[in-house]
Amino acid sequence: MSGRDMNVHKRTAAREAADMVKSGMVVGLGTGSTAAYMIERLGERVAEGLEIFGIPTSDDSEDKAIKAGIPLTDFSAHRRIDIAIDGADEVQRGSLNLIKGLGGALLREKIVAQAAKRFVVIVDGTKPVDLLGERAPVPVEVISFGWECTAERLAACGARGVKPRTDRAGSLFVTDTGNMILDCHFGPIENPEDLVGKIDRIVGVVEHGMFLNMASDVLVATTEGVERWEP
Ligand SMILES: O=C[C@H](O)[C@H](O)[C@H](O)COP(=O)(O)O
Repeated sequence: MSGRDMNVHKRTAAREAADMVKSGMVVGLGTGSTAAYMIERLGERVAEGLEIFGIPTSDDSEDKAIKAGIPLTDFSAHRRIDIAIDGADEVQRGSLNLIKGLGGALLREKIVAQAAKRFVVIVDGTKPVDLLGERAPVPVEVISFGWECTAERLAACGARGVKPRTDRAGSLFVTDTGNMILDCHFGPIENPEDLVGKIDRIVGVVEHGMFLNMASDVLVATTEGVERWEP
């Protein structure tokens, strides 16, 4: 599939999800190229009279939402989110478990998804997989102190490679919350619940990019149209 087609599909899924939003809702605004199309569409709808508040999952999405004219709020004013809409790096067919965080926003994304009554995931047809880890590494956000030890513990969970993420300049990538990301290459993951249990026990891990049993709807856009998957 060409990059252009992929972007058309991302945009189609994103706009369909944005059209699920109703006036009065608090909306979790995801991060990444697919979520950017959703923010753009919500901005258009706000200009047409839709009354919502958004809670962004990254500094980047906050900038995009402000530019799009979406009024923002935060958890000090709203503990619950009516609907969160976000992209994903992999979606497991059947379970709708996800890998997220290749853009580095997984921590805030997971907090927002957890607070949401409905968590809608928007992807193009390149994202579904039979097993998580088939293509994407599992991004793990860790505190920088002692990260080398944390990386060894992650490798002991079965990762074939654990690589500190770097930015374009080759410096260590720093998340919006000031942490590092270790990209853990597990290959196909047969038992994600078991792996999550092991990763969660490692001191130094802040959060990981496996989102298990969190999605309420997944919109998959392909040349055939948009399929809606539910768990
Ligand atoms: O940290 C980034 C997020 O989890 C993104 O939602 C994810 O990487 C998908 O991004 P994109 O829509 O650009 O493929």
